[in-house]
Amino acid sequence: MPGSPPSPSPAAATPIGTIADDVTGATDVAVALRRRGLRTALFFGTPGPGTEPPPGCDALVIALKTRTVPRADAVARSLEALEWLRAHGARQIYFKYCSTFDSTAEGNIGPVLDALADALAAPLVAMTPSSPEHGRTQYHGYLFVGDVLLAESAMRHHPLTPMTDSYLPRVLESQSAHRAGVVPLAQVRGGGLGRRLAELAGQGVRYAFVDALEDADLAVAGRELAGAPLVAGAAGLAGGLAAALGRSAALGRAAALGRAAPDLDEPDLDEPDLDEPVPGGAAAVLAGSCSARTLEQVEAMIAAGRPAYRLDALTEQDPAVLAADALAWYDSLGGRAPGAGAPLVYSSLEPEALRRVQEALGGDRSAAVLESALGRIARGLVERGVTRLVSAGGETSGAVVAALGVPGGLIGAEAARGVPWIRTASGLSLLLKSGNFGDRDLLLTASHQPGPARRTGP
Ligand SMILES: Nc1ncnc2c1ncn2[C@@H]1O[C@H](COP(=O)(O)OP(=O)(O)OP(=O)(O)O)[C@@H](O)[C@H]1O
Ligand SMILES: O=C(O)[C@@H](O)C(=O)CO
Repeated sequence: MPGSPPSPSPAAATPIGTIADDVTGATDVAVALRRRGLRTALFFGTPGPGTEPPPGCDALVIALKTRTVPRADAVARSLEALEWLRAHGARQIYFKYCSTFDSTAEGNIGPVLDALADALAAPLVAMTPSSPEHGRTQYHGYLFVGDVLLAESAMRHHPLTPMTDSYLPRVLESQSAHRAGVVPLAQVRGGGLGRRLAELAGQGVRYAFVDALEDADLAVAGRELAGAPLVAGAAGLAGGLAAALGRSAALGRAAALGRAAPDLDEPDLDEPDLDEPVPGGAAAVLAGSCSARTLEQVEAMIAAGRPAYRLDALTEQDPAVLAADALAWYDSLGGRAPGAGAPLVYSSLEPEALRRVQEALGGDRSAAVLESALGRIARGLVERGVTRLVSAGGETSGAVVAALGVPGGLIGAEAARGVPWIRTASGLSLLLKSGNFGDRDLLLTASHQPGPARRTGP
């Protein structure tokens, strides 16, 4: 069970069970649900037998690491998560994928959706990666990142999931056994969403990409889809669904507790400490993301004079050696590095340098080496007394939480939009940052530590 349980609520069953295909995506969707007043618990991996969710949750989020694994593994792990969520009362399943539709040529969004839709006997699944708060919008089925098409954005250089087609139905059809269609914006805004979904279902289309440029469009979709067994997309549509459910869940809870109706912009989750600033303590930053925003954030750390150590997979491919060298460097800082603040260990590279590493070692191998090294480093840092860990990148963060053996946590305050602190039962504060999220200074501010780092280890 992640963290200390929230106090019981009258909601007997869990309305939304979310399966996220990576860890930072899970934190993004969890905070979108929580923001709308849903009491939300986050698990890293499907909980083992005998693990019960905290009582009174309105939403359960399972963070998987299935975005880039072989498709059969992605399907099997997603079905396992589905089974656990249904066994724990989830009435609606949300499959959270990336707002930039990150997938390899093999999938895995299509295969996982096919399996989930079959398991839930869902004839039509509505979805959208649109997440206006993160600058992602969908128009006529095309995905935009800021003001450019997906395939013209920095996503075309992604180390594991380069995105070179912006037309979502075509991308999904190339991964799925089923057809995909579009609900154009005019129908979303003109009251024709439900009609269009029925029309697509009648044509034998299984996946419907719903256009959305603003949160208001996602709210319309959320109301329409509130009863659907399976919905998919990024955090934006989850927020739309939660807005539809959140009011009744929060009002029901308040009534049962004899309280006044809550202000849903300031959800009363009976967890006041979660909104408090993150406790101090030794901090460290790990960055394995090569996304454009992370590169800027790494540069900001270095420019500010933070101690920084780069992992170089070209010179060393043994993760244990890479990690040992990085930890020896950390030890050499003596825990003080006066005025220098929390250190950074990173493997992030610009596209050209990244290409050279991938050509020399192979994309999958270099990623596996660096993820494993960063996981080991995270464990070593925690053994040395670090209690606040900032990790950039979804695959990277998946490796970090797996290495730490953290089962889950409670969603705390947001350091940036979609980037909440996670409080674990063992007293760690984790900030798992999606590659492209946060402003340029996020890694700096999140790891700010006013005094000398506390050291308890070697
Ligand atoms: N120097 C490098 N050479 C080769 N691969 C690298 C290098 N640095 C990082 N990688 C790999 O690139 C991948 C980056 O993916 P990750 O999910 O961590 O970041 P992201 O895609 O930017 O984040 P998000 O999924 O949250 O958007 C990881 O598998 C990482 O190990
Ligand atoms: O949707 C997003 O962009 C993020 O939550 C994410 O999935 C990053 O991996």
